[in-house]
Amino acid sequence: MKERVASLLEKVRNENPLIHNITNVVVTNFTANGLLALGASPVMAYAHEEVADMARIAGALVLNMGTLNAVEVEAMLLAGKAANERGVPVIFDPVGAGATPYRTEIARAIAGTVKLSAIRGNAAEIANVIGEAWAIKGVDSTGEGSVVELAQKAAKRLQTVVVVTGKEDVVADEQGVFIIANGHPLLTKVTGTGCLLTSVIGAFAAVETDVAFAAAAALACYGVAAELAYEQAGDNPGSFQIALLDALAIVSRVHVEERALIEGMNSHV
Ligand SMILES: Nc1ncnc2c1ncn2[C@@H]1O[C@H](COP(=O)(O)OP(=O)(O)O)[C@@H](O)[C@H]1O
Ligand SMILES: Cc1ncsc1CCOP(=O)(O)O
Ligand SMILES: [Mg+2]
Repeated sequence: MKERVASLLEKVRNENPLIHNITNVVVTNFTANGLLALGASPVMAYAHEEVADMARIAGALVLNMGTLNAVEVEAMLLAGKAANERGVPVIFDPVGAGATPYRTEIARAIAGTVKLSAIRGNAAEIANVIGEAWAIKGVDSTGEGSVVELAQKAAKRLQTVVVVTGKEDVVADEQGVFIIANGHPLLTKVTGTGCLLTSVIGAFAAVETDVAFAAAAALACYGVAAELAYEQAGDNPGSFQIALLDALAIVSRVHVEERALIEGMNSHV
């Protein structure tokens, strides 16, 4: 499994997929730099006049509702429709779903309208999209519960690959589950690390049709990069943010094969 993960990382770098992001104002620059460091090609495009054209030529479309407004939501729906028509994978990050009724309503509307290849959020966001109670404070998950059960339930309900992140990350679809235990707690002290991760999943999904495996591989590579970044930066959030970009550029087959903590269950063995 680790060899397959490492090969997919190399495939991302070799193919340099174009990733169309409609994302939030907090993380835009960090997301573009993270994708570039990894070896993908980011573009941010929001105008209603061009989003469909951009989505059609992308390797993946990433929809992130972190600082949503009505104009941007319409852009996401237009881009999502075009991506669906062309078979371009769409990855959705329902940032802050559950924090306000508007966010919850829009997250459910996007998940119900656009055919998603995957949805990625923290436990509270995913729970709130499917109408389960789970505490959220702004964009951060504060509740507790079984993340594997939540991911499986959401995969069934939403009929897509579900990625729930936290201390351990879970990927679920109707075929089974992956659990990935890489990463570092400092990721929670830098804003945008979840959003960048969603775009990194987009980069992996652009070059691999098995979206559950693509997501699991992205999580493992990202988590290993975070571990390398911590070794470089120590407990300094500012330095860690920069070190994470550097680590995304250098994380290699050898790092992945030595460090990836990825486990597959059911048919994902
Ligand atoms: N306690 C933790 N220990 C290690 N890694 C973590 C921890 N919490 C979150 N992460 C990692 O941080 C990244 C962002 O996840 P998360 O914080 O759940 O998303 P978001 O920022 O959208 O709330 C993921 O790579 C996840 O694995
Ligand atoms: C702080 C904040 N507020 C709206 S979007 C955003 C960024 C959230 O980023 P992440 O979910 O990756 O922590
Ligand atoms: Mg988030």
